[in-house]
Formats: sequence, structure tokens, C-alpha cells
Amino acid sequence: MSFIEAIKDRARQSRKTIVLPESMEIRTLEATAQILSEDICDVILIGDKDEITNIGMNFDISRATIVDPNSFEQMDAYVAKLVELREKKGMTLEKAGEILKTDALYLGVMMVKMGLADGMVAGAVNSTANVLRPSLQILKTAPNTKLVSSFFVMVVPNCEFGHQGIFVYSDCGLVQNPNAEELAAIAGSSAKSFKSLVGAEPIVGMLSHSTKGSATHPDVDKVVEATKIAKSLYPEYKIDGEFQSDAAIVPSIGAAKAPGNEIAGHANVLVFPDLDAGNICYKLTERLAKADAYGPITQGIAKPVNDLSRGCTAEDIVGVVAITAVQAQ
Ligand SMILES: CC(C)(COP(=O)(O)OP(=O)(O)OC[C@H]1O[C@@H](n2cnc3c(N)ncnc32)[C@H](O)[C@@H]1OP(=O)(O)O)[C@@H](O)C(=O)NCCC(=O)NCCS
Ligand SMILES: CC(=O)OP(=O)(O)O
Repeated sequence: MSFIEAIKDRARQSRKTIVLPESMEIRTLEATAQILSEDICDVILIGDKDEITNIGMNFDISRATIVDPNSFEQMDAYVAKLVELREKKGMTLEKAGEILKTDALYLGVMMVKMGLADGMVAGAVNSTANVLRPSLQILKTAPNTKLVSSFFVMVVPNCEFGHQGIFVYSDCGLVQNPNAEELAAIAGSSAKSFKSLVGAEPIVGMLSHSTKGSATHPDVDKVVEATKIAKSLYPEYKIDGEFQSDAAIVPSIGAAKAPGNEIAGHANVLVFPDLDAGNICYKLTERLAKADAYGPITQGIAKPVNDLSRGCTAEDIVGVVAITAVQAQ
């Protein structure tokens, strides 16, 4: 069974509700129809029922719950809660009322906070920063987590590397220029995410333009330091570096560049040194290798809120929603 079919099956085992606030967006409505017909989870859409129904007229979205912010009976309680949560940051009743009526991303996150939804997915039209900021502000981090980061599950067709062509790439969406401690935290969270979603042993490669001292530069030093920290913080996981990407995933090149290293050539979790590298590489893998790219999936938020690329397909949205439902279990 493919990675995503296995995830859908897991989602079906404990039916969750996911809010899709970009409800006037055609791919989101196509995805909604598919999610409901495949019985993956329940869906909440936000907006005017007539408008949504009109935009989605070619798709059967009749089983979705549509919440219109202008007639939402719980709005007063939501406004009061948002003020309580963000008063110290200058939130007032007036501002909260305005935000929750006009910004579906904030209303969607508040639905997750208040328990009406188990998770949220957006990003087909909104930027990553705008999708993730409300969740970072309102839901905050999960217990024992300081840094929220993100990853993609990459499913590469006809690929003998990684775990049967499946990789976690991180961070490709959120943390822009991680220091060594942050990079180590991203490695630990990504190993955990790989294990829980892919169900195989994570083998983490810390990527660089150097393999085991082949180049010298402060950028390399950062990855060497991050590797040292990650190995001491997460002894339960196989983590090593610094590796160039070929040395990380191709067994013969790993053996040549890092002889005797058990991780070189076998990595299935690729930790990029910064967001430039991660974001560029995931898009190239998606487009050139025709890989499925599910994400950016967040790790470390108190409840699951996940992002999409504006270049996503309806199928990608279905996949990310199924992953979100599994994270919510
Ligand atoms: C996500 C992002 C918008 C957050 O930064 P920001 O808008 O500057 O927001 P702030 O720094 O004001 O942070 C907002 C809140 O989130 C928290 N926060 C921000 N980043 C966080 C992280 N990585 N982990 C945990 N909390 C975080 C802050 O502590 C802050 O909390 P507070 O308001 O209660 O004090 C920023 O990291 C970003 O733009 N990342 C890149 C996104 C992107 O463009 N990706 C490329 C395409 S995928
Ligand atoms: C994840 C990402 O790069 O998103 P977008 O393509 O929307 O910028």
C-alpha cells in the first residue's frame, strides 16, 4: 500500500474534523469532495454558504459543515477567548471581533483551540507566514517543545534511496536561519515525525556542502555543532553528519566519502542547513523527480495546523488533510 493510502486508512480509524478556511478556493472544494467521498474525516468550511456552494458546484460538498462568521452562534465566546489569550499583546474586544469576522485563518485556528475542529489546513492561496502565525500565537507549542518547525514527506517514484523512496525533508517551510541548537531540535522533531507517519526507523542525515570535513566554512561548523548536539539530545535516533546530499542517500557514495559510517548512504530524514536549502530542494525534487510533496507539515504546535504550497493540487490537499487527521489522533 502506498504511503498516502496507509495514512488515509489510519485517519479513518478515528474520525477527526479538519477545518479548511480557504473555502472559496476551487482546489480546496475539490479536495473537500474527495475527502468526504473517501470518508477520511469530517470537514468544516468557512464563509457564506451560497458563495461556497456556487464556487464548488461541480463537487459534492453537501456533507461539509459550513460556518458563516456573520451568523456563527459561538462568535462571542470566541472573541472573548481570543482577547483572553492575546490581551498582553494588545488584543481588544473590538480588534478580536473584527479579526474573527474577516480573517478565516484566525477563525479556523480558534475553532481548533476551542475544540470544534481537531486541526486546520490552509496555504493554497495564503503565504506560509500568514497561515502559521495565528497558530503560533494562539495554539502555542506542544508540551516540552520550544521550537515549532516544519517538514515535507517526499514520496519519490522509482527511487531506491531513503525508505522505499520516502523521505522527510526539513525544515523547508518555517524556521528561516536556524542556529546549531535549533537545527538539532529540527533533527530530533523530524526523526519523531518520520517514525510516527512513515512507521519505519528514521535515519537522519545532517546536510551540508561538506562530508566529514571535506570543506571548511562557518556554515559547515554550524552543521557539525548541530550534529553533536542532536546526537547527545536524541540518543534514541540514528543521526549523523555533516554529509553532502549524495553521501547521505547513495550507499556507494556514502561508503566512498564516509567509509565505515552506518548512516552515510542510508538517510531517510534529510535536515537542511537553512530554509533556502530546504525550500529549494523540496521544490526541485517535486518538479524534477515528479515526487509527491506533502507539506509543509508542522511539528511542535500544540494542535495540528498544516500548510500547503500555493502550487499544490487538490490531491496534495487531500494528502495533507489526511496527515493532519492522523496527527490529531
Ligand atoms: C512563521 C513566521 C511568520 C513567524 O514569525 P513572525 O511573523 O515574525 O511572528 P513573530 O516572530 O511575531 O511570532 C509570532 C508568535 O509566534 C511565536 N513563534 C514564531 N516562530 C516560532 C517557532 N518557530 N516556534 C515557536 N514559536 C514561534 C513567537 O514566539 C510569537 O509568539 P507571541 O506573539 O505570543 O510572542 C516566520 O518564522 C516566517 O515568516 N517563516 C518563514 C515562512 C516562509 O516564508 N516560508 C517559505 C515558504 S514555505
Ligand atoms: C511551502 C512553500 O514554499 O509554499 P509556497 O509555494 O506557497 O511559497
